[in-house]
Amino acid sequence: MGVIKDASDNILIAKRPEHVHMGGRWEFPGGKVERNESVAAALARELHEELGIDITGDSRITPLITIRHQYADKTVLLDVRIVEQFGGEPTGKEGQPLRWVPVASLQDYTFPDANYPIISALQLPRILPISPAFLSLADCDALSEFYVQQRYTLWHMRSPNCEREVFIKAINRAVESVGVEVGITVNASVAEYERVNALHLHLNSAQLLSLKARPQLRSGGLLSASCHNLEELNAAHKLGVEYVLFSPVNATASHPSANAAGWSALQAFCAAARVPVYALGGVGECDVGKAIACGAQGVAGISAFSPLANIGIGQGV
Ligand SMILES: Nc1nc2c([nH]c(=O)n2[C@H]2C[C@H](O)[C@@H](COP(=O)(O)OP(=O)(O)OP(=O)(O)O)O2)c(=O)[nH]1
Ligand SMILES: [Mg+2]
Repeated sequence: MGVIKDASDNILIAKRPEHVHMGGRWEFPGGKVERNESVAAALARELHEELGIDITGDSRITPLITIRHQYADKTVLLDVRIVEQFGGEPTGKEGQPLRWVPVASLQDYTFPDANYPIISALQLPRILPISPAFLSLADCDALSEFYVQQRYTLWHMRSPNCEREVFIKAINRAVESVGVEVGITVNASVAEYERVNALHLHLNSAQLLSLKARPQLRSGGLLSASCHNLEELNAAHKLGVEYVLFSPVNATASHPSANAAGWSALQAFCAAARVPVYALGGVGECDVGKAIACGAQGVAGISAFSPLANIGIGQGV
């Protein structure tokens, strides 16, 4: 399937005919891969047949996510690619209604159930910074300022050793100064989440395994979790998280005792995941392409995206 983007980042959606599987719902254009056909060739053929457009430049077909989904009557494997360069003006060659929609409005349309992780993936960035452990309000302020300056759109604020009242105050100050629409995620207990203004909550693997049901988040809140193996991924699926972090891909200075899982383990983890996955542990911006090639959404990291040298904050724990 193709997520077709125009120059303003609007996305093309099409309405499926009433009589087919998932009829009447909106979809990303595409169709089945034929025998002896590559995914890229199938996508090019489907977009030509359904929309009358031709993909130009192979390098502009970027993998977004692969999802295996079980409907009551069939199982589908959706291999989603982003298409940004094409020739021709899309038209509904099969009479299907088309619409160009901004990413933020996709949630207003009804898609087949398998598509919801695709919408999460489109709304999530390729780079996800995690804060080093801060111990004071001033350090937290400096970090927020840095992330805003770098134009990150989503980041995690994590400081397990910070005095908890200071942590809560620091998060509330950060949300107030950067605005709630910028995605500050707190790595905190559910009770702490209830006392801060951040929308999003991240669970470490111990919290993930101990929670029986998805905590209630504020409207628009994303739930994420740290996973190190398939058992934790399974728990994350059950809680209905929007995305997960898989670690450690490589050895890191902040977690030297943990055994690196490696890139092939990341690939196997992504194949099993039904939500976007970030590679974490000894990875940086230069690894985004490698992570995407393994099926991940992108990379997450503490030291690779931190102003440590500038503000003298200690290494994350
Ligand atoms: N094209 C497309 N199919 C989707 C989406 N989400 C989703 O669950 N599917 C499911 C519905 C179908 O059971 C299955 C295959 O797609 P399809 O319906 O377009 O295939 P098709 O039978 O029309 O065959 P084709 O002529 O397009 O090759 O994938 C989506 O966003 N786009
Ligand atoms: Mg089709």
